[in-house]
Amino acid sequence: MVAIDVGNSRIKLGLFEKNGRARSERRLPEYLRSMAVEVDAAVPWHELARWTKKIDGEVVAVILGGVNPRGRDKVLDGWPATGWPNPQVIDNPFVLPIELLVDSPRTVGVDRLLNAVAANVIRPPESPMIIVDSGTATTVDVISTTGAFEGGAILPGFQLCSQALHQYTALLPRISNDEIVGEPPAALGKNTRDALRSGLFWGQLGAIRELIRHLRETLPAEATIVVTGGAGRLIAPQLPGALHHPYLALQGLVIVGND
Ligand SMILES: Nc1ncnc2c1ncn2[C@@H]1O[C@H](COP(=O)(O)OP(=O)(O)O)[C@@H](O)[C@H]1O
Ligand SMILES: CC(C)(COP(=O)(O)O)[C@@H](O)C(=O)NCCC(=O)O
Ligand SMILES: [K+]
Repeated sequence: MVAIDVGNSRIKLGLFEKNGRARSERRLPEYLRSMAVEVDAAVPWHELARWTKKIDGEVVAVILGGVNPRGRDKVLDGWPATGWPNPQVIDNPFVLPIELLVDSPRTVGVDRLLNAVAANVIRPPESPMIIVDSGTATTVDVISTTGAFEGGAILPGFQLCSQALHQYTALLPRISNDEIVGEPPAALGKNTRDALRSGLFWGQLGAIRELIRHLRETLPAEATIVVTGGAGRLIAPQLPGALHHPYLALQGLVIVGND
């Protein structure tokens, strides 16, 4: 089974074993292959076609979700190039195996809901969860002690902040993603680039920590934190005890596809 999640920055693709893992085992589906490509780049149809050979068999189902309709249509338009069955598009929140305790379920990003579907599989019994998804936007969402999606917070992600600072000022350079990887930057920047690195990193992390603190106050029991998204590997080490699953929404898609 192939799962595809089309975000606002990147298309994430994963190859999974169909019915690889029962949900009752409290383990997430494991991917055999995964990749992420920029949403404006060409879809790597050739590499995808090679996946079929790698598993020495047939791709039986493809499920596609996402919060970027234009990006999704680009994938659907080129679809015949895969030779795979037509994808099942997940865009209706009411088909998802999760209770939605929000004002308007149809307007919630399906990526946030798919994250929650996957997180529920590993949620300790009676424990709430907080999901941090650091993508184009960063979302910090709550799953209740009964497994319901409760909503959360949305803020700009790293790249968006960096781009906005550059675009809406005369003098600030653009800091690329590659300049924020590695060791956390010193808080005290001695030049413009280092000051931006500091503000981007500690500002993003500080916002996330503050949201977690406030959200925890609303919860009846200690929450498990799970981190996902493109910048998850930068955030997760800074949140003690947090789990890190880079492709949670893909795993959510596979859980839905296996249902
Ligand atoms: N090395 C990095 N440093 C900082 N941010 C990064 C890095 N790599 C990726 N990102 C962030 O991850 C985002 C892409 O993550 P992704 O989860 O694929 O987003 P989306 O689902 O919105 O397409 C980028 O917009 C950027 O904010
Ligand atoms: C908040 C998001 C932009 C995050 O998308 P991403 O950063 O993963 O591309 C997306 O979930 C979205 O468009 N949501 C719609 C509004 C809502 O969730 O309430
Ligand atoms: K996100």
